[in-house]
Amino acid sequence: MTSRMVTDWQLSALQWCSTPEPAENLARLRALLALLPRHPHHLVVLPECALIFGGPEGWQQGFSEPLGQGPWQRELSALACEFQLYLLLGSFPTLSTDPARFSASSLLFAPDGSLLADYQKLHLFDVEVADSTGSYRESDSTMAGEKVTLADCQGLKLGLTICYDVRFPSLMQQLAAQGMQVLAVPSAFTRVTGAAHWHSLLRARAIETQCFVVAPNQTGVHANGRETFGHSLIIDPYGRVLADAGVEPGWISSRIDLNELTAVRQAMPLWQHNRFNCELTP
Ligand SMILES: O=C(O)CNC(=O)[C@H](CS)NC(=O)CCC(=O)C(=O)O
Repeated sequence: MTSRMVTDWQLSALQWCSTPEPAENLARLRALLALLPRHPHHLVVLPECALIFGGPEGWQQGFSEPLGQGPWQRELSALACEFQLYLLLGSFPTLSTDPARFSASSLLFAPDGSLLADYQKLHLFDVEVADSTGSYRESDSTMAGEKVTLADCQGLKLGLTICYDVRFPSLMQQLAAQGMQVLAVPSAFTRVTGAAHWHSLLRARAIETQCFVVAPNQTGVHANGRETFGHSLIIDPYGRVLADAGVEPGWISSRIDLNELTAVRQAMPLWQHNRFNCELTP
């Protein structure tokens, strides 16, 4: 029912340089949450691998939990309750059907602490980059997901993707076809590819789908020498950058009005004009 839909939301993205030790990252997370503006309808998004990043090869595997169970997921659920917000844990290793590899799961906790949605990263970063790491082979440790996932936070339709997924616009087009309003892209984008592509990719996805985009990124030099780009972003459905976190650890936050989606889409009805749609939004 349109009249009862919540349209006034606060969107936040947190950014820091995650370490291989979950307890350290949890402490940082708690400290940042305490600084955020308060809002009754607040969605907070954390970077990819926010709780465990930059360990030796295979480090994350040892922390894998069954989906919806385990001590680290309980900690996140408790924080969502304590701060009364929707908390999207960019990604966390969960058990997969392959005992040697985990799923990179994005986990959405509701203010009542329940696990509202989960998404397993579809596109894995097996890529050569001209940086000190050089060769990234995510599929050695991670099993790719199979499902496109749109979550519902009290009527706000949230598209779940992770990092490298941002390079595959067909995924966002599918999410848009399902009614997406806000696209989440929790990331650990490298410094080199970030400098070349990060802002352009995210603004393009916002402009094409006419959605808000919230994209928290890791920042700095991590324990294993990996360098990430920072510049967490919040973007509006016309492609304007509402907030850019720069490279320091911290947070960005924007109050958004979902009615803006209607205005942008009415003025420029891309969905109706598109000659390549296979299905129409209900
Ligand atoms: O492996 C881990 O520990 C956590 N996962 C990541 O850091 C992932 C896979 S290596 N990073 C990316 O997808 C970066 C994508 C990117 O930088 C680009 O698309 O340019």
